[in-house]
Amino acid sequence: MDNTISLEIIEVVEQAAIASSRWMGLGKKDEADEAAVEAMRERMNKIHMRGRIVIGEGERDEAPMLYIGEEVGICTQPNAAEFCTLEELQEIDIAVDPCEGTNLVAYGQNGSMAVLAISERGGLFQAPDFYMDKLAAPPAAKGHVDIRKTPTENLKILSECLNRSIEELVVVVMDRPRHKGLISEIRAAGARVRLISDGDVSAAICCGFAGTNIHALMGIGAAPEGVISAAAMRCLGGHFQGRLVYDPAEVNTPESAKWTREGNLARLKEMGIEDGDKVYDAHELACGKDVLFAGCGITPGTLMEGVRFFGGGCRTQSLVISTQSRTARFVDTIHLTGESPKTINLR
Ligand SMILES: O=C(COP(=O)(O)O)[C@@H](O)[C@H](O)[C@H](O)[C@H](O)COP(=O)(O)O
Ligand SMILES: [Mn+2]
Ligand SMILES: [Mn+2]
Repeated sequence: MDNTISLEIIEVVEQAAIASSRWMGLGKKDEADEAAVEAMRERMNKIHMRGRIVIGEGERDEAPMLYIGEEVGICTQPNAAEFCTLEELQEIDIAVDPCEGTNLVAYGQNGSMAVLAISERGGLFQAPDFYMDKLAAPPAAKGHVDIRKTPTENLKILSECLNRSIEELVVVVMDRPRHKGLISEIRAAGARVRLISDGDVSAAICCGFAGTNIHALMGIGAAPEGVISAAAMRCLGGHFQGRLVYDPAEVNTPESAKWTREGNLARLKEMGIEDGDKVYDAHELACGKDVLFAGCGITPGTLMEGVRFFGGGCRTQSLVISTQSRTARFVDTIHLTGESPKTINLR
Protein backbone atom coordinates (compact mmCIF):
# COMPACT_ATOMS: atom_id res chain seq x y z
CA MET A 1 0.00 0.00 0.00
CA ASP A 2 1.40 3.35 -1.03
CA ASN A 3 2.34 5.47 1.97
CA THR A 4 1.56 8.68 0.09
CA ILE A 5 -2.09 7.63 -0.12
CA SER A 6 -2.50 8.76 3.49
CA LEU A 7 -2.32 12.41 2.42
CA GLU A 8 -5.21 11.96 0.04
CA ILE A 9 -7.11 9.87 2.56
CA ILE A 10 -6.97 12.77 5.01
CA GLU A 11 -8.82 14.85 2.43
CA VAL A 12 -11.45 12.12 2.10
CA VAL A 13 -12.37 12.28 5.79
CA GLU A 14 -12.01 16.07 5.85
CA GLN A 15 -14.47 16.51 2.98
CA ALA A 16 -16.94 14.07 4.56
CA ALA A 17 -16.72 15.88 7.90
CA ILE A 18 -17.18 19.34 6.34
CA ALA A 19 -20.20 18.22 4.30
CA SER A 20 -21.83 16.54 7.27
CA SER A 21 -21.13 19.40 9.67
CA ARG A 22 -23.30 21.70 7.57
CA TRP A 23 -26.20 19.67 8.98
CA MET A 24 -24.97 19.95 12.55
CA GLY A 25 -27.77 20.66 14.99
CA LEU A 26 -30.52 20.68 12.37
CA GLY A 27 -32.13 17.51 13.68
CA LYS A 28 -31.78 15.70 10.35
CA LYS A 29 -29.63 12.62 10.77
CA ASP A 30 -30.24 11.10 7.33
CA GLU A 31 -29.20 14.31 5.60
CA ALA A 32 -26.06 14.55 7.78
CA ASP A 33 -25.20 10.98 6.85
CA GLU A 34 -25.94 11.34 3.16
CA ALA A 35 -23.86 14.50 2.85
CA ALA A 36 -20.87 12.69 4.40
CA VAL A 37 -21.33 9.68 2.13
CA GLU A 38 -21.51 11.73 -1.06
CA ALA A 39 -18.48 13.83 -0.16
CA MET A 40 -16.48 10.75 0.80
CA ARG A 41 -17.35 8.97 -2.44
CA GLU A 42 -16.57 12.01 -4.57
CA ARG A 43 -13.13 12.57 -3.02
CA MET A 44 -12.23 8.85 -3.00
CA ASN A 45 -13.02 8.59 -6.69
CA LYS A 46 -10.33 11.19 -7.42
CA ILE A 47 -7.56 9.10 -5.86
CA HIS A 48 -5.20 6.99 -7.93
CA MET A 49 -6.13 3.74 -6.20
CA ARG A 50 -8.09 0.57 -6.80
CA GLY A 51 -10.35 0.40 -3.79
CA ARG A 52 -13.26 -1.78 -2.79
CA ILE A 53 -15.67 -1.01 0.04
CA VAL A 54 -15.75 -4.00 2.41
CA ILE A 55 -17.57 -2.28 5.24
CA GLY A 56 -20.01 0.36 4.15
CA GLU A 57 -23.41 1.76 4.64
CA GLY A 58 -25.48 -1.11 3.27
CA GLU A 59 -26.12 -3.14 0.19
CA ARG A 60 -26.06 -1.99 -3.42
CA ASP A 61 -29.81 -1.23 -3.66
CA GLU A 62 -29.65 1.16 -0.73
CA ALA A 63 -28.11 3.96 -2.85
CA PRO A 64 -26.81 6.62 -2.35
CA MET A 65 -24.93 4.87 0.45
CA LEU A 66 -21.38 3.66 -0.12
CA TYR A 67 -22.36 0.02 -0.54
CA ILE A 68 -20.40 -3.10 0.27
CA GLY A 69 -18.62 -4.22 -2.88
CA GLU A 70 -18.60 -0.74 -4.45
CA GLU A 71 -15.38 0.00 -6.30
CA VAL A 72 -13.79 3.38 -5.72
CA GLY A 73 -10.77 5.21 -7.10
CA ILE A 74 -9.46 6.13 -10.53
CA CYS A 75 -7.63 2.82 -10.95
CA THR A 76 -10.87 0.81 -10.93
CA GLN A 77 -11.53 1.87 -14.52
CA PRO A 78 -11.18 -0.90 -17.14
CA ASN A 79 -8.25 0.81 -18.90
CA ALA A 80 -6.54 1.74 -15.59
CA ALA A 81 -3.27 0.04 -16.56
CA GLU A 82 -2.75 2.83 -19.10
CA PHE A 83 -2.55 5.59 -16.49
CA CYS A 84 -1.97 3.92 -13.10
CA THR A 85 1.30 2.59 -11.73
CA LEU A 86 1.70 -1.05 -10.66
CA GLU A 87 1.57 0.08 -7.04
CA GLU A 88 -1.68 1.98 -7.61
CA LEU A 89 -3.22 -1.04 -9.33
CA GLN A 90 -2.87 -3.16 -6.16
CA GLU A 91 -6.35 -3.78 -4.77
CA ILE A 92 -7.11 -2.24 -1.41
CA ASP A 93 -10.00 -2.87 0.95
CA ILE A 94 -11.75 0.06 2.60
CA ALA A 95 -14.04 0.16 5.64
CA VAL A 96 -15.99 3.40 5.92
CA ASP A 97 -18.28 5.13 8.35
CA PRO A 98 -18.65 8.55 6.71
CA CYS A 99 -20.69 9.84 9.62
CA GLU A 100 -19.94 7.94 12.84
CA GLY A 101 -22.45 9.34 15.28
CA THR A 102 -25.21 10.64 13.01
CA ASN A 103 -27.40 11.42 16.02
CA LEU A 104 -24.56 13.43 17.54
CA VAL A 105 -24.34 15.55 14.39
CA ALA A 106 -28.10 15.96 14.11
CA TYR A 107 -28.42 17.11 17.71
CA GLY A 108 -25.20 19.13 17.84
CA GLN A 109 -23.50 16.89 20.39
CA ASN A 110 -19.84 16.05 20.83
CA GLY A 111 -17.99 13.01 19.50
CA SER A 112 -18.95 12.51 15.84
CA MET A 113 -16.32 11.82 13.20
CA ALA A 114 -15.91 10.81 9.56
CA VAL A 115 -13.79 7.64 9.69
CA LEU A 116 -12.32 4.97 7.48
CA ALA A 117 -9.74 2.21 7.57
CA ILE A 118 -7.82 0.76 4.65
CA SER A 119 -5.60 -2.23 4.08
CA GLU A 120 -4.45 -4.45 1.26
CA ARG A 121 -7.06 -6.88 -0.11
CA GLY A 122 -8.28 -9.23 2.62
CA GLY A 123 -6.68 -7.13 5.36
CA LEU A 124 -9.94 -6.13 7.08
CA PHE A 125 -12.49 -8.49 8.63
CA GLN A 126 -15.71 -8.29 6.63
CA ALA A 127 -17.93 -7.95 9.64
CA PRO A 128 -21.60 -8.70 9.14
CA ASP A 129 -24.16 -6.15 10.22
CA PHE A 130 -24.21 -7.62 13.73
CA TYR A 131 -23.71 -6.23 17.18
CA MET A 132 -20.31 -6.74 18.75
CA ASP A 133 -19.26 -6.96 22.37
CA LYS A 134 -16.09 -4.86 22.68
CA LEU A 135 -13.22 -4.31 25.05
CA ALA A 136 -10.69 -1.57 24.36
CA ALA A 137 -7.87 -0.60 26.69
CA PRO A 138 -4.51 1.23 26.61
CA PRO A 139 -1.34 -0.35 25.17
CA ALA A 140 -0.01 -1.03 28.69
CA ALA A 141 -2.93 -3.40 29.30
CA LYS A 142 -2.73 -5.15 25.93
CA GLY A 143 -2.96 -8.90 26.30
CA HIS A 144 -3.53 -8.61 30.06
CA VAL A 145 -7.20 -7.65 30.07
CA ASP A 146 -9.48 -10.13 28.33
CA ILE A 147 -13.11 -9.81 27.24
CA ARG A 148 -13.69 -13.37 28.55
CA LYS A 149 -12.94 -12.17 32.07
CA THR A 150 -15.51 -10.32 34.16
CA PRO A 151 -15.50 -6.50 34.14
CA THR A 152 -14.41 -6.62 37.81
CA GLU A 153 -11.41 -8.80 36.97
CA ASN A 154 -10.48 -6.59 34.03
CA LEU A 155 -10.67 -3.45 36.15
CA LYS A 156 -8.25 -5.00 38.67
CA ILE A 157 -5.85 -5.88 35.86
CA LEU A 158 -6.22 -2.42 34.33
CA SER A 159 -5.45 -0.76 37.63
CA GLU A 160 -2.24 -2.83 37.95
CA CYS A 161 -1.17 -2.22 34.34
CA LEU A 162 -1.81 1.52 34.56
CA ASN A 163 -0.43 1.80 38.07
CA ARG A 164 -3.50 3.59 39.44
CA SER A 165 -6.37 2.64 41.69
CA ILE A 166 -9.64 1.33 40.28
CA GLU A 167 -11.26 4.54 41.52
CA GLU A 168 -8.96 6.44 39.15
CA LEU A 169 -10.21 4.54 36.11
CA VAL A 170 -12.84 5.86 33.69
CA VAL A 171 -14.76 3.35 31.58
CA VAL A 172 -16.87 4.42 28.61
CA VAL A 173 -20.10 2.49 28.12
CA MET A 174 -22.89 3.16 25.64
CA ASP A 175 -25.99 4.31 27.49
CA ARG A 176 -28.32 1.45 26.62
CA PRO A 177 -30.67 -0.73 28.69
CA ARG A 178 -28.59 -3.77 27.67
CA HIS A 179 -25.71 -2.37 29.74
CA LYS A 180 -27.60 -2.02 33.03
CA GLY A 181 -25.78 -4.96 34.64
CA LEU A 182 -22.40 -3.96 33.19
CA ILE A 183 -22.71 -0.39 34.48
CA SER A 184 -23.69 -1.59 37.98
CA GLU A 185 -20.74 -3.98 38.06
CA ILE A 186 -18.22 -1.33 36.98
CA ARG A 187 -19.53 1.08 39.60
CA ALA A 188 -19.54 -1.62 42.29
CA ALA A 189 -15.91 -2.38 41.48
CA GLY A 190 -15.12 1.29 42.17
CA ALA A 191 -14.43 2.63 38.69
CA ARG A 192 -16.19 5.63 37.19
CA VAL A 193 -18.44 5.32 34.17
CA ARG A 194 -18.75 7.75 31.29
CA LEU A 195 -22.02 7.06 29.49
CA ILE A 196 -22.22 7.97 25.81
CA SER A 197 -25.32 8.06 23.66
CA ASP A 198 -23.42 7.24 20.42
CA GLY A 199 -19.95 7.04 18.96
CA ASP A 200 -18.06 4.09 20.37
CA VAL A 201 -15.28 4.35 17.73
CA SER A 202 -14.03 7.55 19.31
CA ALA A 203 -14.18 6.00 22.77
CA ALA A 204 -12.19 2.95 21.66
CA ILE A 205 -9.46 5.05 20.04
CA CYS A 206 -9.24 7.34 23.08
CA CYS A 207 -8.01 4.28 25.02
CA GLY A 208 -4.98 4.21 22.73
CA PHE A 209 -3.76 7.59 23.99
CA ALA A 210 -2.80 8.51 27.54
CA GLY A 211 -4.19 11.87 28.59
CA THR A 212 -7.71 11.34 27.28
CA ASN A 213 -8.90 10.24 30.73
CA ILE A 214 -10.57 7.23 29.11
CA HIS A 215 -9.10 3.93 30.21
CA ALA A 216 -11.47 1.37 28.76
CA LEU A 217 -14.45 0.88 26.50
CA MET A 218 -16.75 -1.95 27.51
CA GLY A 219 -20.03 -3.20 26.11
CA ILE A 220 -21.96 -3.83 22.95
CA GLY A 221 -21.97 -1.60 19.87
CA ALA A 222 -22.01 -2.31 16.15
CA ALA A 223 -19.59 -4.79 14.53
CA PRO A 224 -18.55 -2.65 11.52
CA GLU A 225 -17.49 0.11 13.93
CA GLY A 226 -15.58 -2.59 15.82
CA VAL A 227 -13.44 -3.32 12.77
CA ILE A 228 -12.66 0.37 12.20
CA SER A 229 -11.78 0.77 15.90
CA ALA A 230 -9.60 -2.34 15.73
CA ALA A 231 -7.71 -0.93 12.75
CA ALA A 232 -6.86 2.20 14.73
CA MET A 233 -5.94 0.24 17.85
CA ARG A 234 -3.78 -2.16 15.82
CA CYS A 235 -1.80 0.88 14.58
CA LEU A 236 -1.55 2.33 18.11
CA GLY A 237 -0.63 -0.96 19.80
CA GLY A 238 -3.66 -0.72 22.06
CA HIS A 239 -5.89 -3.53 23.26
CA PHE A 240 -9.03 -4.31 21.27
CA GLN A 241 -11.16 -7.44 21.34
CA GLY A 242 -14.55 -8.05 19.80
CA ARG A 243 -17.09 -10.88 19.95
CA LEU A 244 -20.00 -10.97 17.52
CA VAL A 245 -23.36 -11.03 19.26
CA TYR A 246 -25.66 -13.50 17.51
CA ASP A 247 -28.28 -13.85 20.25
CA PRO A 248 -30.83 -11.00 19.92
CA ALA A 249 -31.75 -11.45 23.58
CA GLU A 250 -28.32 -10.09 24.52
CA VAL A 251 -29.11 -6.68 23.00
CA ASN A 252 -32.87 -6.61 22.95
CA THR A 253 -33.29 -3.62 20.61
CA PRO A 254 -35.98 -2.99 17.95
CA GLU A 255 -33.27 -3.73 15.36
CA SER A 256 -32.33 -7.07 16.92
CA ALA A 257 -35.99 -8.08 17.26
CA LYS A 258 -35.93 -8.70 13.49
CA TRP A 259 -33.41 -11.52 13.96
CA THR A 260 -33.39 -14.94 15.58
CA ARG A 261 -30.48 -16.65 17.30
CA GLU A 262 -30.63 -19.59 14.89
CA GLY A 263 -30.96 -17.32 11.86
CA ASN A 264 -27.93 -15.32 12.94
CA LEU A 265 -25.87 -18.46 13.54
CA ALA A 266 -26.84 -19.64 10.05
CA ARG A 267 -25.82 -16.27 8.58
CA LEU A 268 -22.44 -16.58 10.28
CA LYS A 269 -22.00 -20.13 8.94
CA GLU A 270 -22.72 -18.89 5.41
CA MET A 271 -19.89 -16.42 5.90
CA GLY A 272 -17.57 -19.22 6.98
CA ILE A 273 -17.74 -18.38 10.69
CA GLU A 274 -18.30 -21.71 12.47
CA ASP A 275 -17.63 -20.49 15.99
CA GLY A 276 -20.09 -17.69 16.76
CA ASP A 277 -18.46 -17.14 20.17
CA LYS A 278 -14.99 -16.52 18.78
CA VAL A 279 -13.18 -13.58 20.31
CA TYR A 280 -11.31 -11.54 17.71
CA ASP A 281 -8.40 -9.33 18.59
CA ALA A 282 -7.20 -6.23 16.71
CA HIS A 283 -4.75 -8.31 14.66
CA GLU A 284 -7.59 -10.52 13.44
CA LEU A 285 -10.08 -7.76 12.74
CA ALA A 286 -7.42 -5.73 10.91
CA CYS A 287 -4.98 -8.44 9.86
CA GLY A 288 -3.38 -6.72 6.86
CA LYS A 289 0.34 -6.15 6.57
CA ASP A 290 -0.37 -2.45 6.14
CA VAL A 291 -3.31 -0.91 7.96
CA LEU A 292 -4.29 2.75 8.01
CA PHE A 293 -6.97 4.56 9.99
CA ALA A 294 -8.13 8.11 9.30
CA GLY A 295 -10.74 10.20 11.09
CA CYS A 296 -11.84 13.82 11.03
CA GLY A 297 -13.93 15.44 13.76
CA ILE A 298 -17.39 16.56 12.67
CA THR A 299 -18.45 17.85 16.09
CA PRO A 300 -15.82 18.47 18.82
CA GLY A 301 -14.48 15.39 20.54
CA THR A 302 -11.85 14.23 23.02
CA LEU A 303 -9.34 13.51 20.27
CA MET A 304 -10.16 16.12 17.68
CA GLU A 305 -11.86 19.45 17.23
CA GLY A 306 -15.00 19.56 15.12
CA VAL A 307 -15.40 21.52 11.89
CA ARG A 308 -15.29 25.28 12.55
CA PHE A 309 -16.60 27.58 9.82
CA PHE A 310 -15.52 31.18 9.27
CA GLY A 311 -16.51 33.57 6.52
CA GLY A 312 -14.83 32.10 3.45
CA GLY A 313 -13.72 28.74 4.77
CA CYS A 314 -13.43 26.35 7.64
CA ARG A 315 -10.90 24.57 9.80
CA THR A 316 -10.75 20.84 10.48
CA GLN A 317 -8.73 18.51 12.65
CA SER A 318 -7.98 14.96 11.58
CA LEU A 319 -6.01 11.98 12.79
CA VAL A 320 -4.27 9.52 10.52
CA ILE A 321 -2.51 6.49 11.96
CA SER A 322 -0.76 3.75 10.04
CA THR A 323 1.27 0.63 10.65
CA GLN A 324 3.48 1.55 7.70
CA SER A 325 4.52 5.05 8.73
CA ARG A 326 4.43 4.26 12.49
CA THR A 327 2.94 7.69 13.08
CA ALA A 328 -0.20 9.05 14.66
CA ARG A 329 -0.48 12.32 12.82
CA PHE A 330 -2.89 15.03 13.90
CA VAL A 331 -3.60 17.26 10.92
CA ASP A 332 -4.93 20.76 11.34
CA THR A 333 -6.25 22.14 8.05
CA ILE A 334 -7.67 25.46 6.98
CA HIS A 335 -9.92 25.08 3.95
CA LEU A 336 -10.47 28.22 1.90
CA THR A 337 -13.76 27.85 0.12
CA GLY A 338 -14.91 31.39 -0.51
CA GLU A 339 -13.55 34.00 -2.88
CA SER A 340 -11.40 35.97 -0.43
CA PRO A 341 -11.93 35.44 3.29
CA LYS A 342 -11.66 38.62 5.36
CA THR A 343 -10.05 36.82 8.28
CA ILE A 344 -8.22 33.52 8.64
CA ASN A 345 -8.24 33.08 12.35
CA LEU A 346 -5.66 30.84 13.99
CA ARG A 347 -7.32 30.91 17.39
O1 LIG B 1 -23.24 5.19 17.93
C1 LIG B 1 -23.05 4.61 16.89
C2 LIG B 1 -23.88 4.96 15.72
O2 LIG B 1 -23.18 4.95 14.49
P1 LIG B 1 -23.84 5.62 13.18
O3 LIG B 1 -25.08 4.86 12.86
O4 LIG B 1 -22.78 5.41 12.16
O5 LIG B 1 -24.11 7.04 13.46
C3 LIG B 1 -21.99 3.58 16.83
O6 LIG B 1 -20.84 4.09 17.42
C4 LIG B 1 -22.34 2.27 17.61
O7 LIG B 1 -21.28 1.38 17.55
C5 LIG B 1 -23.45 1.43 17.07
O8 LIG B 1 -23.77 1.71 15.77
C6 LIG B 1 -24.60 1.27 17.99
O9 LIG B 1 -24.30 0.81 19.27
C7 LIG B 1 -25.68 0.35 17.47
O10 LIG B 1 -26.83 1.02 17.67
P2 LIG B 1 -27.77 0.83 18.98
O11 LIG B 1 -28.65 -0.28 18.64
O12 LIG B 1 -28.46 2.14 19.08
O13 LIG B 1 -26.89 0.59 20.16
MN1 LIG C 1 -21.23 4.43 13.12
MN1 LIG D 1 -22.51 6.16 10.20
